Amino acid sequence: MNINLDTIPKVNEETGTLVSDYINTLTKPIGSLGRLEKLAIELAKIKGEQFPSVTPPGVLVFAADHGITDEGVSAYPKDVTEQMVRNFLQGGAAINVFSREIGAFLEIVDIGVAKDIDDEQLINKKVRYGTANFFREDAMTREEAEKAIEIGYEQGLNLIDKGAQCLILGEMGIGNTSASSAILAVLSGQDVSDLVGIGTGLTSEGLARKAEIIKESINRRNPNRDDALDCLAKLGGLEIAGMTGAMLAGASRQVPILVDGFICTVSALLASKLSSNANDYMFVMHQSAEPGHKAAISLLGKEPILDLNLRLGEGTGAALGFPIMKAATLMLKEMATFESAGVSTKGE
Ligand SMILES: O=C(O)c1ccc[n+]([C@@H]2O[C@H](COP(=O)([O-])O)[C@@H](O)[C@H]2O)c1
Ligand SMILES: Cc1cc2nc[nH]c2cc1C
Repeated sequence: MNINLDTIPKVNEETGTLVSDYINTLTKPIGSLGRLEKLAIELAKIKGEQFPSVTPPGVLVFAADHGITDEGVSAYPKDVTEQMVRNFLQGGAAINVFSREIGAFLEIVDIGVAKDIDDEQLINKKVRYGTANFFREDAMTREEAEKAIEIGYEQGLNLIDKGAQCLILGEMGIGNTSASSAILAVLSGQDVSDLVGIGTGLTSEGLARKAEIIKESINRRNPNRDDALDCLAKLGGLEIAGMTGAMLAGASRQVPILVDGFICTVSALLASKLSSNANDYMFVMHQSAEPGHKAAISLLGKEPILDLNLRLGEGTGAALGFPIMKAATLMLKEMATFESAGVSTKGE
């Protein structure tokens, strides 16, 4: 792969200690801003700055199709991937609304949609017209998986060069909860039945069938759990790989990575497998309703920030959590200290 993973630095522990001490001088009882204080310390460690900033945020949505939809594993038809990309470009999807609200740059990347979409706002980086059906054959070649990661990396760097101070990753791909559940089952060693969920809204019969298809596919593909690229190539998908690459770009530039739901967290697991240092740059912004998300988050070693019962994707949960990250940075930058405000630190 054409990415030098050795350039991803460790986070700055010294800045963390400095900021932790500084937070205790701010005009509030020690520890009273709870998790917000921990987030501020983590952001400072990532950026190596006492007063880190996360504005403006950049949102990158990767879209791609999945051949596994031929097995009837989604409640919606495959065509919805392309139709939703058009909706993103017209500004009408949930991620458009939330991106506008938080003042984010929003970019949409076609990394493998099954149809051509001619629109100058769309970043056309199609690796192939959707993955192959991994029940019958490998989703893609190892070279294609590598290429998709490299594209994600390049798009992540581009958005950072345009000024994004944090990266919100999102995806659109009918069928991608099947690919994600399969990858997670392999990486975690857990039973597929404990991880699969309804995705876009399968019936209980549909869900049982999805679990069987995924189990059998894993047996047939037999991916190597110690080889992230092998898992990606055999099970898919292109947008999962794209998000992994963008996360590696964020970490290489000391930019915080705001992880969205189930699919995005699986990308984060793959990025962490490729670079253990990258893990420290990630925040899981919400707990998705997809049941496997809990296992994915715990394997990543994180705690989700919001729990709103979302199961949309697109980066929506991460965008909704962004104001909390911003508040953590403003707490550092704008709160008075006991000394500057003339407030007593001890009662009588
Ligand atoms: O982000 C999540 O946790 C999430 C959970 C369930 C579904 N989704 C979205 O729904 C699509 C995948 O669902 P499915 O049922 O087609 O596999 C894909 O476009 C995702 O963005 C997303
Ligand atoms: C309509 C629709 C919008 C989505 N956004 C992300 N995944 C989605 C799946 C569907 C079906």
